[in-house]
Amino acid sequence: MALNSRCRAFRTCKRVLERAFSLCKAHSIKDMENTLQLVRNIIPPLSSTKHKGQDGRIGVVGGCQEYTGAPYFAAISALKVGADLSHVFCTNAAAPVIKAYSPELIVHPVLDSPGAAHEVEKWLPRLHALVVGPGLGRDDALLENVKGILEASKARDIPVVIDADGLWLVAQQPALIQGYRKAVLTPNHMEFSRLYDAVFRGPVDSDDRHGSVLRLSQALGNVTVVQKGEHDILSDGQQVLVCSQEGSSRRCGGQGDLLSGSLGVLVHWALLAGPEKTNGSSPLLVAAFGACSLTRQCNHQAFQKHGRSTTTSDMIAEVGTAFSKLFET
Ligand SMILES: NC(=O)C1=CN([C@@H]2O[C@H](COP(=O)(O)OP(=O)(O)OC[C@H]3O[C@@H](n4cnc5c(N)ncnc54)[C@H](O)[C@@H]3O)[C@@H](O)[C@H]2O)[C@@H](O)CC1
Ligand SMILES: Nc1ncnc2c1ncn2[C@@H]1O[C@H](COP(=O)(O)OP(=O)(O)OP(=O)(O)O)[C@@H](O)[C@H]1O
Ligand SMILES: [Mg+2]
Repeated sequence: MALNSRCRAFRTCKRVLERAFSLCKAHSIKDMENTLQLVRNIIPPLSSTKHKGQDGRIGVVGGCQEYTGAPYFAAISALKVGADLSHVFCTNAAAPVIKAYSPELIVHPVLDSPGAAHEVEKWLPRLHALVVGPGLGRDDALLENVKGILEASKARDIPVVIDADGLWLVAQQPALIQGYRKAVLTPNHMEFSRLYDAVFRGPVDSDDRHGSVLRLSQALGNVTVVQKGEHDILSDGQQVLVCSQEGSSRRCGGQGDLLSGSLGVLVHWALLAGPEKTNGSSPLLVAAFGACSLTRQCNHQAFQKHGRSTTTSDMIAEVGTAFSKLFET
């Protein structure tokens, strides 16, 4: 082929690719906007007739000697998103530290006591959702207690968001959440690989993230799975959603805790609203999309102000404005 016609062919090919890319982008932006509208539908209106607690009483199970930041980030995020009360169930050593971070949290130093599951169970009738795992650690005795808490939550039909070391526990014993439709798993890259390997006894196909998330959700009996990453991929075993809300390149620790804490509240709101408000989509999937968009938007806004020095506390300071921008416009 002569050089000129090769250049022409190259330009044509480039135009076709660019057009395909921009169509694909336009399509995904439209999908994102449609799903954001569903999130808006599940948000309960602020009203002077409601009593304290009606907009959400959330429990976070996590916090040990090493990790006190993670449960704090999750629990304070739940409050900032709009829950009325936020509890933390943590070990004895972690409790005074978490209390000192914030007078707004209710902190129970029960997780390493012999009757831990029973102590938490007493509170379950008063909670709308649990977030299990941020800063939990991997101590066997603690994980055994958390197993009891998960069993008790399932028996009461309480929705559970499982993150961080809660996912470590689920990777050891997938039967714990198998088929529990009110569970949402929020794995990061490593946690997803671990779960996938535990369930399928083989590595993830990194070229097929959508398929991997869909298959994992199906294999676990349609629990909702949120794989966090450059794009968040979400599935309930039937639908796959992608959240590409603009964030930033800053990857400080704690962003996932903001996501799981926010999701605790959104899950409660979504289940209260029901599938008629989510246009037939799973309420939990819509809630998860809301939490992903919000976390990424907080990250974006914080990064505009703080750049490389952005930390999760800066992101939490953005929750109010990010929420308004995404869901109250
Ligand atoms: N301030 C705190 O108290 C914090 C405590 N955290 C807690 O720390 C504990 C361990 O959590 P981890 O998230 O470290 O869990 P893991 O022990 O599973 O470690 C994940 C590892 O994978 C690496 N990783 C992450 N994304 C990756 C990618 N895309 N490709 C390759 N490697 C990747 C990370 O650098 C990390 O070392 C949990 O209890 C968690 O909640 C974290 O939530 C961060 C904040
Ligand atoms: N490469 C990326 N680009 C943009 N956003 C990302 C990227 N990776 C993760 N995120 C976003 O960061 C948030 C937290 O995801 P991440 O994978 O950091 O969780 P994590 O490792 O569990 O965090 P944590 O430190 O709290 O445990 C999610 O909202 C996700 O969408
Ligand atoms: Mg995490």
